Amino acid sequence: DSGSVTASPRQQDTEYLCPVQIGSPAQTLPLDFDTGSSDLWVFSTDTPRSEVNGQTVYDASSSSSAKRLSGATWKISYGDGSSSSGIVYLDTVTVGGLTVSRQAVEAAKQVSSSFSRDTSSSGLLGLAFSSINTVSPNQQKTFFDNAMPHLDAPLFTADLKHNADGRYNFGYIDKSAYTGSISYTPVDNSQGFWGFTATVDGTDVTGIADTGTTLIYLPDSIVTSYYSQVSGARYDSSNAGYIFPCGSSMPDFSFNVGGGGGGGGTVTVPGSYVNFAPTDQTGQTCFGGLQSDSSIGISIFGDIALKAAFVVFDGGNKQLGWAAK
Ligand SMILES: CSC[C@H](NC(=O)[C@H](Cc1ccccc1)NC(=O)N1CCOCC1)C(=O)N[C@@H](CC1CCCCC1)[C@@H](O)C(=O)OC(C)C
Repeated sequence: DSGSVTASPRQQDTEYLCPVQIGSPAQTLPLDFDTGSSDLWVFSTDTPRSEVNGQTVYDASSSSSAKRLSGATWKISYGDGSSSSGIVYLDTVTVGGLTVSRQAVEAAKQVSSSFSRDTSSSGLLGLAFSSINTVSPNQQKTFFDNAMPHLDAPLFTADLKHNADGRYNFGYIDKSAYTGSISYTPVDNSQGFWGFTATVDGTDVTGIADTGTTLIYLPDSIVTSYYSQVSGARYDSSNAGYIFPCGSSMPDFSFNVGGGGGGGGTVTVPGSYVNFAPTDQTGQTCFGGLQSDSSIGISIFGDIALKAAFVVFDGGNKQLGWAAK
């Protein structure tokens, strides 16, 4: 089996949403595919009306294939402090034509304010490792883990784009989606994430590939040295990040993956991607797409990096492949 689904950017590439079919008859919800977490959760008819702000909701009672997973609950919090919790159903889930018949669909009974405010997203589809799924007392598997045994190849690929629709494919590598060769590097999933090591200016950086994180968060030394090349760039505590004049021409940002004997491959993030967005309506000052990881505790190669590459999340061989495009 295989699947292929469009990933549409929202709010200047802040997040990417994909249509997911749940239940019978199908209810289509736009979900944020997140390789930084492992719960598939949705706004639902169980979510308080006061917390629903136009989002499409999942109604288990109108799905003939939905079955309550009795006694099961979930509760998750994310790196940005947002959180949600609720109950669990098993139902049929289809992504880009790829169907999993008994997928744990986690219905929200509570969502934090940032989810209520994000009117375009109906929830998340976690694509990290199932070891960090939050369902209790019996942990549940991710959509990818459930699908993997049926896939033509035990992998999925992320092809996110800047201000344009991209794509997630499951079970195959689309050779027309990238240029040159794919450089592979081993994945450390000990924390449940797609952990890997890249080299930036000769310095090894261990981080995670996270489609659910908007920006790139790396060690201070790398970030400081990058912005030292941009006149007027400075760390601004009120914005909690590096800002610079919006007219600045930003240097490209490159990192090497799989740098073993074969020299590996280089991913180059165009400087224009590092000019993430204006900090206010005047458009004078802009916020950087590369920020320090010092307040996070983990380095994250988020969407700013991922949209500069074609990325293979290889669950069978526990490796990450990166190619230019
Ligand atoms: C430093 S980690 C921060 C990361 N969140 C983010 O990157 C959020 C994503 C978002 C998009 C749209 C609306 C609301 C939130 N964006 C964000 O904090 N931004 C502030 C800086 O400007 C860019 C936007 C995060 O928490 N990622 C989550 C998934 C994310 C999906 C969207 C809803 C909120 C949760 C997950 O990948 C995660 O926790 O990863 C861990 C491993 C850090």
